[in-house]
Amino acid sequence: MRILVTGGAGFIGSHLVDKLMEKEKNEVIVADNYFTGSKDNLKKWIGHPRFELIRHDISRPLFVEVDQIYHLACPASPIFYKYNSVKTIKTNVMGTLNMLGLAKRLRARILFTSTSEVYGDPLEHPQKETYWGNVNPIGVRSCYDEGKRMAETLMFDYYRQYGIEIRIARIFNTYGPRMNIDDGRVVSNFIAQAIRNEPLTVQLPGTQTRSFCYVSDLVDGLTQLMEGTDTGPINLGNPGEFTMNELAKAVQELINPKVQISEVENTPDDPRQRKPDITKAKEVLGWEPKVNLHEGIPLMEDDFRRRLGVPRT
Ligand SMILES: NC(=O)c1ccc[n+]([C@@H]2O[C@H](COP(=O)([O-])OP(=O)(O)OC[C@H]3O[C@@H](n4cnc5c(N)ncnc54)[C@H](O)[C@@H]3O)[C@@H](O)[C@H]2O)c1
Ligand SMILES: O=C(O)[C@H]1O[C@H](OP(=O)(O)OP(=O)(O)OC[C@H]2O[C@@H](n3ccc(=O)[nH]c3=O)[C@H](O)[C@@H]2O)[C@H](O)[C@@H](O)[C@@H]1O
Repeated sequence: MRILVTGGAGFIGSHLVDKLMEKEKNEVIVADNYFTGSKDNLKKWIGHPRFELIRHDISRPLFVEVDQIYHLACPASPIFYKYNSVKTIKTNVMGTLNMLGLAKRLRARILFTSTSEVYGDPLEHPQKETYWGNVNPIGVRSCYDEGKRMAETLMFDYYRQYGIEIRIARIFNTYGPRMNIDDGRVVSNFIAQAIRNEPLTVQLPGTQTRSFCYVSDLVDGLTQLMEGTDTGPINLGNPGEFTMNELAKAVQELINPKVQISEVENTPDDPRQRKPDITKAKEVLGWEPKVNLHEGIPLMEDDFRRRLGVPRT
């Protein structure tokens, strides 16, 4: 089985590559432009006979011969996806068109990593896959959430029109080792701040909620979805729901009881609550997360301490 992973040098992509490479029968090709990813995340595979790494921007066509495509390429942190919003749209729309064109030529199965952001600022709670969402089409987050919605549309049109085998995962906030230290997402921010003894920046009001999934659970869900028979969309996330105030307190308690918590301004259109309904993932894939937040934070802390050069005292 030859497998293409777009965005494989990123956080989730590199963990997925680790899992795919465990199988002797798999050959893995990664295509990445290194915007938010890094070769360092894949260093243990570089030079391996079953592994190839290509510097490539997926908003341009790619010609390779593969059996399966995991299509992850897209900046995921709000800071990075807003930085060049037009590029984010090109990556989601033209990039997904290119990958679907590739899947069509090869008759390859393609899995797309969509997001809980397709639900926008949800008016239904928790969110089921049947909910159509509450999304601002002209806001600063639209390049990402509307981009992902358009990519889902493209996936389903290629499925209906050309019979392409598609899989769509709607991923909810995932965290773990190898996140960029200055990625800007909340778990990586709080852990880096706690280790550096800088105040944890809770964006107001602090009562907004998220549900955090540990990366090994998520990667299991992605491979099970790819190998299963359901097109999706399927929510993949951990239903444990926390306010940002609660997350800050958990990080304080687990990593640095002396660190301060400060309140800072938020950014526009920040969803007020988010929690996946994972009934479908349980029924269709037999999947549910195993690692809870209090177990996952210390695992991520070890990796951040090593990279920041600050050992536990
Ligand atoms: N981490 C999460 O909580 C989360 C939640 C929902 C959805 N997702 C989705 O999962 C995927 C991976 O997210 P992540 O957290 O690993 O993010 P990440 O930023 O660490 O990884 C994204 C990777 O895509 C690459 N990339 C970006 N634009 C590209 C382009 N035009 N061409 C080629 N490569 C490109 C980046 O260099 C990086 O290696 C993304 O599609 C993201 O939208 C992630
Ligand atoms: O999981 C998802 O579906 C999507 O969610 C995230 O977007 P978001 O939830 O906004 O992620 P964060 O930037 O980590 O923010 C989460 C919450 O933490 C808050 N926050 C963020 C950073 C910080 O320092 N402090 C803080 O309180 C934000 O205001 C927000 O309410 C990811 O960034 C997207 O890649 C992903 O697609």
